[in-house]
Amino acid sequence: MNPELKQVVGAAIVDDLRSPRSLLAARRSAPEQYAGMWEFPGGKVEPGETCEAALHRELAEELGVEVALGAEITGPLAQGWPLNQSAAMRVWLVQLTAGEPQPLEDHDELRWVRLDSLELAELPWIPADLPIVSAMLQAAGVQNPALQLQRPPREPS
Ligand SMILES: Nc1nc2c([nH]c(=O)n2[C@H]2C[C@H](O)[C@@H](COP(=O)(O)OP(=O)(O)OP(=O)(O)O)O2)c(=O)[nH]1
Repeated sequence: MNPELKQVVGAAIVDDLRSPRSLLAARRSAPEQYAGMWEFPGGKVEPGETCEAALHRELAEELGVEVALGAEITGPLAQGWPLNQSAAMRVWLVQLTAGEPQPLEDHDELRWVRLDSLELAELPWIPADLPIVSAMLQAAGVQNPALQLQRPPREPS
């Protein structure tokens, strides 16, 4: 684990862990750099806290919900998915167990989007989240051709 990297945790909240069809995407309201972009709800792990505990805490604070964690969507790092120079995020598939999600903190809109929809592909995601969205679809066994089209073409080898 790289102590230089801040640990962030995020939730891919789906309608049904056994057969996911929709995802709850969240639009950030701050900071300015990310405002208006869509993301996985979550946040930074606090000192002495496990990643799983941090995810439960963040979802209670930000959305007012209780959840059950499913499988982790593993990234290329022990700390999950690289976000920027100084942070990486571990992401879990998550299902709601209590509460109706509300944008209580950090977000100004929450939206259920179908995994196979053009809408999911066209949301202005935080760019670092796009590979996570792809991996989440793979984990759910869902194809979204529109999302593949959005990725930049590979350099010719
Ligand atoms: N929660 C979340 N953060 C993301 C995602 N993608 C991404 O690049 N980030 C970045 C934005 C922030 O720089 C950092 C997470 O910080 P945060 O602001 O959500 O953390 P927090 O709720 O603990 O807030 P604070 O302590 O800074 O007030 O990770 C994502 O999908 N979800």
